[in-house]
Amino acid sequence: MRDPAIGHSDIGLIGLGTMGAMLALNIAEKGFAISVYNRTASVTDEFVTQAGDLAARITPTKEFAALVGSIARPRKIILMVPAGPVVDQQIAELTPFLEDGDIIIDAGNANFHDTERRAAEVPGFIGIGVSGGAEGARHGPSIMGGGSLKAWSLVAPVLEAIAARYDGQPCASWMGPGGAGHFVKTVHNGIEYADMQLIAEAYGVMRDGMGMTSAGIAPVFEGWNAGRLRSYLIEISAQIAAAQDAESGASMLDVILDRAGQKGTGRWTAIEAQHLGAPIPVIEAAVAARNISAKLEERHAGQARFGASPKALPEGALTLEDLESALIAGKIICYAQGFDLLNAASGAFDWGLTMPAIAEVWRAGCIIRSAMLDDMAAALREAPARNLMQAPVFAGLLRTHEAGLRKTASVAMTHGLPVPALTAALAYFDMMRTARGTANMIQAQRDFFGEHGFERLDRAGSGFHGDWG
Ligand SMILES: NC(=O)C1=CN([C@@H]2O[C@H](COP(=O)(O)OP(=O)(O)OC[C@H]3O[C@@H](n4cnc5c(N)ncnc54)[C@H](OP(=O)(O)O)[C@@H]3O)[C@@H](O)[C@H]2O)C=CC1
Ligand SMILES: O=C(CO)[C@H](O)[C@H](O)COP(=O)(O)O
Repeated sequence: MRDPAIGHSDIGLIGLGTMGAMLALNIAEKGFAISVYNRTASVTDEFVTQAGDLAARITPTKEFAALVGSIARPRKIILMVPAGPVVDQQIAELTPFLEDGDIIIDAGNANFHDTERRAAEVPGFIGIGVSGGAEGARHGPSIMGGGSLKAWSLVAPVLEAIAARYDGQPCASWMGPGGAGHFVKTVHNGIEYADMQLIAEAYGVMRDGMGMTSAGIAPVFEGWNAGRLRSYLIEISAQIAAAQDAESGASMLDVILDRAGQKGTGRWTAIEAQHLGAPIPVIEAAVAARNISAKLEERHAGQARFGASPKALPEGALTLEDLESALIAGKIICYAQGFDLLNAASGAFDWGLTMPAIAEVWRAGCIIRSAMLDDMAAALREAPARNLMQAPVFAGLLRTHEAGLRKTASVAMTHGLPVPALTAALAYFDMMRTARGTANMIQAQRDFFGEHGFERLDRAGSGFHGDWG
């Protein structure tokens, strides 16, 4: 261990929780000297004790003065604490010890509006999104940089060294100024919510519709993971389905309460999409599904009043191939919506987001990493602003798998199996291929009750009115 009074460390880190501890070990393992600080000092001691050989590159500190003093100038200090007021509080306590040119990096899941504000208020502040959970943080996360490019380039050598790699390329890139990095991470999480909900719906169809046990479902996910759906989330779903509760011996899934938690990033994605007028119904359905899952008492009351929906599917009504197709189509549609939102935000906030770079940074390390992301990166390189459903490779896949999505959605709905994300995907797909929609009725109604005016099919211009009598 080094003398904390001498500024030798390459970087500092505040917050040795699940993510911070793993990031710190990852940084030390890549050969960087790192100073660490945690609010609860005993956690710092325990962390260093458990760091093994890596402790030689770790300087534990118990005060901000010591932390700052132990880092080489210009100091780079990562914050890995809960999003919100804690970040502001840490910045306020830290800044008196800092000098011009020092950099604070908020690596938590901040709301990008907070990041924009902090970047404007605090010199040298940047916000970055980090994904991959504890395992990713330890062995290679995906990092979505944001804020001042100059500040990013000073911390990039460390972040690129610790990031996951895809084809030798680090999954760590600067996305854009201000809150761009945190916005991209937020949309990543929105897509994560949707991916997870789609998988949960497929699980529900297998469990309640097809009467399959968790042990029977595990190899199905495993099989899907060898095909088009290859992804981290399908891979862990197979492992989850196979897992047993050590206490009861029952399937792990069968002992977990069906009430989903959330920290807010999915909700922020939906809120920003509404502000930007970007349609992301699959992600919105996933957020709503978590909210509905939280209404445990009401759901029990609903079952008591209306009776449980029938759920069991007649033999042969749906195949596992149909379900796999539904997930493939649903996933493509969901990502098309996510990138549409990113394009809308990039334009609205003048960030100049590079769509293929976002897909590339998501190819490894992050929670939504999947085989499809490389094809998405290629499609976005060809046409960054094109809806992904229009890219030849995905248009082809949608043609192949549309029938499975339609069949799954309709059979599930008929038998009372809730599949809100799958049906949202199908409705979006159908609306997005309808040249003549039904909004003429909306326009007529708006004009009828509020004289809002409409456009006509047979002539140019706007502000036409109907003779509604
Ligand atoms: N867990 C995950 O999979 C991921 C999390 N993130 C984000 O990373 C950030 C950290 O998450 P995670 O590591 O899971 O969180 P943890 O709860 O595991 O750790 C939180 C850390 O913040 C410190 N902390 C909490 N409150 C305060 C406070 N009021 N003042 C000072 N320090 C405080 C804790 O210190 P103490 O020991 O004293 O409590 C601890 O070091 C969050 O923004 C989260 O959203 C991002 C990607 C993935
Ligand atoms: O950022 C993450 C993964 O990418 C975190 O695990 C985050 O906590 C997940 O969101 P939520 O807790 O709302 O499910």
